[in-house]
Amino acid sequence: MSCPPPAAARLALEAVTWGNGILHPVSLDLAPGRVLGVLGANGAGKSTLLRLIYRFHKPQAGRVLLDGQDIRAMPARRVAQRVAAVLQEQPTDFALTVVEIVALGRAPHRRALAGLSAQDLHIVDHALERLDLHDFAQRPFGTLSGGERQRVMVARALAQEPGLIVLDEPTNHLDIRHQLEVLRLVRGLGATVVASLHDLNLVHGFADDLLVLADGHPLAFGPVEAVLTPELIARAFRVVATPRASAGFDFALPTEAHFQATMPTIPQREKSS
Ligand SMILES: Nc1ncnc2c1ncn2[C@@H]1O[C@H](COP(=O)(O)OP(=O)(O)OP(=O)(O)O)[C@@H](O)[C@H]1O
Repeated sequence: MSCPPPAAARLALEAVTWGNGILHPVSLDLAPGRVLGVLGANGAGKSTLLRLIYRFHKPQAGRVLLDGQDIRAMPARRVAQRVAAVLQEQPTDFALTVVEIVALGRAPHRRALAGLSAQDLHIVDHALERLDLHDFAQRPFGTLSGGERQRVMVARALAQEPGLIVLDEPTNHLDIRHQLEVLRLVRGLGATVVASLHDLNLVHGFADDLLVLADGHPLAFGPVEAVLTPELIARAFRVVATPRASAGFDFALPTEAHFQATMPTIPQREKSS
């Protein structure tokens, strides 16, 4: 039995803002199946934007549209059927086994108090297999390493069969092989993806589009090759980025003279009242 891929969702942000200047208006339209990387320095607003997309935060202004519908007007259960989130915060119920955590991904699709169907069990099993977690299935979640836990959270999102998957730093805790594997797996799901990432050299081959935030402002949105330039990296991260001969960049801190001469200023976030 193979799992049919979920219907990918269309995601649109219409001038969405949050928190009295923490996130300034962001607008974008993501076609079904596109993979968006969200970049920005610490505190730039990436997690805040992601929280708006998975309906945790209510926008101060603007709208988040899922397949053309305002997610705030959709029942929470319907959103949970369509949107999965893999977050930096992980479940604290460390006594649950890996298979029990992954099975939680089926909750939005089950009737209240109904047990897991044969189809649910198959989907959970498939998710464990794709994340190479079969050997861990009966282990309590709390006994896993950080990287193993992260793979469990991705497996839970897979079991949810979402049309949109939102990932907040999904490569956190993962060794380089698992980073590459998880990104390839997520990209291959067929779902629309929004993922915040810190490693600029991982976006090539993973993301189709990039949104770059700086101090709560959207600096750029568009295809990776068009957006990820040394100039943009300097503005967003205040580092010197030197393109490598093959692909990607080397990074260095600017000297004071270089900084004064070339580093553009970005608007400072207005303080919340
Ligand atoms: N609930 C909140 N109340 C007050 N300030 C907040 C709240 N949530 C986020 N912030 C602030 O908003 C800014 C953006 O936070 P956010 O977590 O979105 O950044 P980020 O880009 O995800 O950062 P990082 O890369 O460090 O995870 C930060 O300065 C943060 O302290």
